[in-house]
Amino acid sequence: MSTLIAPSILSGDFAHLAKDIEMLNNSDADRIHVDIMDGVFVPNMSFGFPVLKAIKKYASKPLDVHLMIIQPERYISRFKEAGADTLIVHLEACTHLHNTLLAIKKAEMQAGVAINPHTAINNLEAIILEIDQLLIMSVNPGFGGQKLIEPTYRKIELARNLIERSGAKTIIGIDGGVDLTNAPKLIAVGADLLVSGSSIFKSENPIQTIAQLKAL
Ligand SMILES: O=C(CO)[C@H](O)[C@H](O)COP(=O)(O)O
Ligand SMILES: [Co+2]
Repeated sequence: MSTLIAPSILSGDFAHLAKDIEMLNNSDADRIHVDIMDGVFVPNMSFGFPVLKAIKKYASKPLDVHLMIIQPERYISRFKEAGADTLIVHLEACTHLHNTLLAIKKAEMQAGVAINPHTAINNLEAIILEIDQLLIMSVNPGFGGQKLIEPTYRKIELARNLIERSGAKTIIGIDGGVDLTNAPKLIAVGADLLVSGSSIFKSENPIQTIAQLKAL
């Protein structure tokens, strides 16, 4: 299977979102990654339901909604209504992660779990079979445009090993600081999906950058 590419709209032009979504619709992107921040779980805010609904209206690709919010279980049905196809919650934000993942699936979305840089892969042993997308954060969440941290590569290897041992169907996504220089190594050690914001939107030709990532 070729690597899945999920550009992060966080690095788009919020005054012209329709234009950026149209560009992604016409690109090799497989999904659109949408970052929701509450100013509590992370020291930043992005946007909420009305903007997500507007993105859904224009997007022809599935939306992976990355929730950087506390107690995400409060809003599962609202995110479904607003257009999420995959709902990604942070392990660190969920007291009852198993329940939350079952509720996401019951709401007919794919269930994703994101883990912060400090969270070890062995925390996932008991839950991996319920995870459709494991999103390994390669930066501390909250902001685009940061540098990927090196321990990420080892975590991908450990996650790949856990998935194979357990027989899970989980895909491994990497989020933060992904670009054309580090993507080959991320793929080589086991990444299935790459999220990329600034390296795509700040490039001279975003469509071409997406195509180059997809071709790796
Ligand atoms: O979740 C995120 C930030 O918390 C973003 O998805 C991520 O940072 C993507 O942006 P970039 O590729 O610029 O790092
Ligand atoms: Co994200």
